[in-house]
Amino acid sequence: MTIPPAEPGSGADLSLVGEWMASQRWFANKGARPMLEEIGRWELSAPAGARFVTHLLLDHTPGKPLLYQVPLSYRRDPLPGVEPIGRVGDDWVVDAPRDPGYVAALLRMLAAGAEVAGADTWARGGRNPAAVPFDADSPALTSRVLSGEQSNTSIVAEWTGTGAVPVICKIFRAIHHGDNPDVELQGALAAAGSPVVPRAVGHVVAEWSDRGRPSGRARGHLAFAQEFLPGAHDAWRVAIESAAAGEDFSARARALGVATAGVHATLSAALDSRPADQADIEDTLESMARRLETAIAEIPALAPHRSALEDVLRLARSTSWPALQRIHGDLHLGQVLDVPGRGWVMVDFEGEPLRPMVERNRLDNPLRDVAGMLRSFDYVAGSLAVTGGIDASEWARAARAAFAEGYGEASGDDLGERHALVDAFEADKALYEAVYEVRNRPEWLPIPVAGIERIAARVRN
Ligand SMILES: Nc1ncnc2c1ncn2[C@@H]1O[C@H](COP(=O)(O)OP(=O)(O)O)[C@@H](O)[C@H]1O
Ligand SMILES: O=P(O)(O)O[C@H]1O[C@H](CO)[C@@H](O[C@H]2O[C@H](CO)[C@@H](O)[C@H](O)[C@H]2O)[C@H](O)[C@H]1O
Repeated sequence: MTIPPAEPGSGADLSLVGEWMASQRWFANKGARPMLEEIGRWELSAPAGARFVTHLLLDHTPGKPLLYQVPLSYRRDPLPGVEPIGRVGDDWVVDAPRDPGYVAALLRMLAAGAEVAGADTWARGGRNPAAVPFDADSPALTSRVLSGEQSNTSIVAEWTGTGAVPVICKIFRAIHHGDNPDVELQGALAAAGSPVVPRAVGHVVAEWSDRGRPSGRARGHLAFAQEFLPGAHDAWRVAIESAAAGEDFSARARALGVATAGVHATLSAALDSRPADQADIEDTLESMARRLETAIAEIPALAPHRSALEDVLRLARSTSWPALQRIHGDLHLGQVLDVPGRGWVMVDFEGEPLRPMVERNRLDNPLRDVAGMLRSFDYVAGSLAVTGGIDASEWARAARAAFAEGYGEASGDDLGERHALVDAFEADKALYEAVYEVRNRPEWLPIPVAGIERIAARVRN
């Protein structure tokens, strides 16, 4: 099924959209006013009085150009209960994921594997043949956007009263050339029957013009849909409540270590894996050294730790390195769900959103994920200290030890023997977090900074 090309004259009002984008959580260049150029657009079929136009908007802010996917719904009448972005001519402009009509049109495209030709671009839906069935035309379909701090926009589609399995569709906001690891890795894990990820439903892929590429074209994923797990609790909240209540979290942390090792084993068997050679080791250490410099440039308070952190990297060089493979890439408690009757389930295999896509698609060191989760237990204690004056440091110590033990036993990889390498990945993650916090939640900056200080102090002694 092919949907006809977009009509001319459906370009975005860039000053209206720019002002709105600047206030969105997914807008990466915080504090800047976007300098937008529309480089592509297409339109999904819409009912009378509505138009659903997806704009690909390149933000030219110097030094940090980034391409965004901005689906907008243009409505002749206001949408009840939805705050509009503004008006263009006679139309109300709405963030399309909040418009149930757009959600139905998107799911229809995905289910049919339909291709939409647009201005200098095309987009195509893809459906996983083994996916849960859904009916995008059903009058029982309702949709909502998930709230919360997110790098992308996730829409939950439910078929009220029908017993149909609900679907969650993530609209990637910053888009890049190349396969999105969220689609590729969760797809591979789901296909291998892993109980640790939700079933994959489908995706949207698109091609657009890109002056920076030799072919002048780029192609990448724009959306990913999977089964929505109702009643799932965010592991971050579960851990915060446990720590605040002073409960013993060891068994749960251990199970998370076992689940992480299981994901690594499945990814290594289903996708590529190879031993790390000297060039890989030097590459990783160089990228860590670059991150150290970037973090110090943005957060000068870290400068006194430069030489200790360089020592951490030196010690990591002489440790034995595990085989490289595909990994989660940004594993923390906020990416884990506690699902009733099923246990820990992992989502968001997109890698660190601040890292270039080519790096996120490379084979990587599984200890990056281990370090991410260790940092996250530390964050639980850190956030309780920052927000509630609660000392949960002993909770974090025990959770970290139990997680490492579970991971070590299930993977057969003794983390104790690789502690210098784990330290290097933890320091690297904490530096990433420091940059992330200074840009997004400056009041939380002391949490990763304290982690960095602790690792630096360990090598000084
Ligand atoms: N399959 C799912 N079932 C239930 N909730 C989910 C599912 N996938 C994601 N979520 C919820 O949506 C949140 C955001 O999803 P995530 O993939 O982490 O998006 P982002 O890339 O924007 O951070 C998660 O923290 C989780 O609470
Ligand atoms: O939006 P994403 O889920 O892709 O991840 C980004 O945001 C996270 C914050 O929500 C950030 O994680 C940091 O804070 C968490 C608590 O909110 C903590 O559990 C993590 O350990 C800590 O790294 C993540 O780094 C960032 O990529």
